[in-house]
Amino acid sequence: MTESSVQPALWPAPLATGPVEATVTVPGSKSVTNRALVLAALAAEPGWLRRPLRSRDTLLMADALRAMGVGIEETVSSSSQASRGMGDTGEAATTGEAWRVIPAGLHGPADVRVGNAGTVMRFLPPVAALADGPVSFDGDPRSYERPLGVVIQALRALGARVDDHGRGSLPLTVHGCGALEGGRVEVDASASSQFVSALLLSAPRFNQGVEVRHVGAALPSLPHIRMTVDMLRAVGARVDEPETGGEPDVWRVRSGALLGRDLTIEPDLSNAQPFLAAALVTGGRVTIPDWPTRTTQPGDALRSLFTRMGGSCGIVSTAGGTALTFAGSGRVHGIDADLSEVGELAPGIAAVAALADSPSTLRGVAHLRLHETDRLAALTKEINELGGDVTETADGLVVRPRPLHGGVFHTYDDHRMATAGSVLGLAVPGVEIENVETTGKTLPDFPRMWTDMLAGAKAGAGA
Ligand SMILES: O=C(O)C1=C[C@@H](OP(=O)(O)O)[C@@H](O)[C@H](O)C1
Ligand SMILES: C=C(OP(=O)(O)O)C(=O)O
Repeated sequence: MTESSVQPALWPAPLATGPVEATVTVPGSKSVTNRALVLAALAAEPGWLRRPLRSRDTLLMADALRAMGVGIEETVSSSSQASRGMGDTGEAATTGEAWRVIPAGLHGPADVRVGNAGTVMRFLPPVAALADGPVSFDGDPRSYERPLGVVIQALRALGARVDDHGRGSLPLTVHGCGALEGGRVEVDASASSQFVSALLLSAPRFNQGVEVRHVGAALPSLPHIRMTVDMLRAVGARVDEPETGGEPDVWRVRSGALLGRDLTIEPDLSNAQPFLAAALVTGGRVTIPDWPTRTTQPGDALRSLFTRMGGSCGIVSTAGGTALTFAGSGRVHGIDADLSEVGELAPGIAAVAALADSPSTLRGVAHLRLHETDRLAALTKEINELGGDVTETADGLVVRPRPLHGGVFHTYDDHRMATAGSVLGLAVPGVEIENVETTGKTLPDFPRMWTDMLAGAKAGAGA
């Protein structure tokens, strides 16, 4: 958590002038898009991703796979089949957008840029081990600090040669030799569920598949491991796992060919969070189209978490499918919650908690110290600098609401800090978000979506 020495532009977070009433179409899930890209790249036949998320993290994933020889064609609509280069940035996914993925032999030498994307830095080294030459990985300064040693050690145990200059982190080179033996491996994935997901996703292409045994403290973000298992099964992989009768903390993936799929990516439910929070803190009503009725995304837990904090919601049928409508009551309550399964929701919950009528205790999220920034330290510092009273605990935060005042909300290159600060800005005059563009990691269009949502706010009533 370091403040930038260069002073990026400040974005005046808009104040809500009344209860927000809006329908917000949220782009595709980062976690689903990046898993779908990896699985499509490893498949035995071409596949389609429809409505993929087009953001920094997913473009980095696509560019990395292309660097290793995978064909990824971006089409504006499936009927026109017009192709665009993957290097374009700054545009949100449109409903007609689709990516065609054409698997090929994976090649090195190749250079992979991971940015600060956990999914890219963890999911791709096992893919690179299948390439026929060296694949070098580098990224943002923060990526050097994010834990990766467990994946490196596991790959070595499974037969790969990885040169990490003895650091156990980025930058590194995976010396692919066209195949990986695979087999049994023990990992301590208490710092990130992505270690387990990374080893499972490529495992159908390992000669012996994989058996991953987690040893260590509790695993965070279990829904993301379920997502990995679900998506592997959907492309034909055979997976044994704890939740369907397997041994606790053990996952087995057999070796075998993967199918190419035509997959429509669900909206990113974690990115729906600030918009739902807007309904909660302004006593308004927000509808998110295409909310899935069955999903492994952790963001689905917002329905119960934000209901406990004072709102109410329902999934409704619409002409186009299903939608979630979430309504605030005009009151926001504190919450005592174990967020270990849904850590990526913690910044947004902390922001709402700072505006509540009673204290909150957020637990089970010590691993957030190793995310895009040290999120526990960053939230504490930034909310307190606006007059709040947040303290860090060993595994989370205690938030005691106090009247807040305006000021600069620093984001530390963390998209979820920027959206959390924007939620505070709805109710607190004069909040300025430093580097709101950092939302481009997973939600490039956030400032426009936010102002459009507020344009529908009913003027008059107090926020
Ligand atoms: O696999 C994934 O797509 C993710 C897993 C989680 O990581 P951690 O287990 O490191 O929290 C989550 O926080 C991250 O945003 C996305
Ligand atoms: C932790 C996150 O991302 P990453 O995939 O980089 O770990 C996040 O999006 O909240």
